[in-house]
Amino acid sequence: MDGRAVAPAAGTVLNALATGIGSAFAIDLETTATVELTDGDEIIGRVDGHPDADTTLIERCVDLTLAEFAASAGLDESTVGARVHTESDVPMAGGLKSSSAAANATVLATLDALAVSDAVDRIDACRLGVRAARDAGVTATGAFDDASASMLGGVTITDNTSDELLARDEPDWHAVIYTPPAQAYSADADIAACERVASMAELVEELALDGRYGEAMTVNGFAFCGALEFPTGPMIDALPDVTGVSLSGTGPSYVAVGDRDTLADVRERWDEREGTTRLLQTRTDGTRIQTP
Ligand SMILES: Nc1ncnc2c1ncn2[C@@H]1O[C@H](COP(=O)(O)OP(=O)(O)OP(=O)(O)O)[C@@H](O)[C@H]1O
Ligand SMILES: O=C(O)C1=C[C@@H](O)[C@@H](O)[C@H](O)C1
Repeated sequence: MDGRAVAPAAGTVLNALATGIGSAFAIDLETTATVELTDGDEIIGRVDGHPDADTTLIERCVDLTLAEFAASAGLDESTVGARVHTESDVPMAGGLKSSSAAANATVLATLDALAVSDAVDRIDACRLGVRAARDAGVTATGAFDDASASMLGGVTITDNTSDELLARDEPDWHAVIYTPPAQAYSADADIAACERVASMAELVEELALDGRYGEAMTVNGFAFCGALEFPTGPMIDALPDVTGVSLSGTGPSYVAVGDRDTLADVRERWDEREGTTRLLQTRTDGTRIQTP
């Protein structure tokens, strides 16, 4: 039995590392996970194109999903193993929530392989991926903000201390992304420095809950560039034309939102910097099963 699912990446409105409250929105860059159930109890992961990548996260996602749902599929969990692999357009540790997309796609692909995906709420599937991310040590808060945006689409605002969804919305935006040639693993982020900008994060939370996502993002960007010691130059390149611009996640990528023509101009400015730029649609749908 095989299962396959596709999950979008996400950009940041509010980084949760300061207060535990976070907000993110889905973007049109995808990770696909394929899960093949096998006899025996071994779970073996592979990341296409990255033979040395850490596969703990996706293996743990399969493991937790089998533990929770194998019985309802009429299987004995102790005799089911799996091969899982991901293919992704999302740069790893780039600030674009590669880990959340990989976790969501893997949990849903496993549910698909078990033929029980219709019986499981998407938000509960998302919480399973967040548990796996905590177990795998790839996140500081669990990153339910990023994971819920990727699972449900649109913008989500969450409390990552209780994995509670506070709000969800579907603003009409495009996004432009700038990814410098570097990686920044969330697990290595300076949490103490982020906690020092908590009063700014509280302001960002208020703006976001008021639907003022663009201003929220921009305040977030200045606060977390400061805390995590990323340059603000890419934000200045985008202001004042865009609706909002921020460092995404724990960096190194930056994301700006607004109308497509304005973002195309910002992309030209960002193209002068070293790294990769992408002009993308935002996504109001989230993670989905991919039927062959
Ligand atoms: N395509 C993938 N397949 C399997 N595992 C992945 C994949 N992408 C990311 N991961 C896992 O997630 C880890 C990177 O997580 P990290 O949170 O640092 O990056 P990110 O999610 O891109 O960053 P941010 O949270 O700042 O957006 C990798 O070490 C790997 O374990
Ligand atoms: O590891 C984490 O808990 C997080 C990492 C970043 O993506 C943040 O943007 C997110 O809010 C939380």
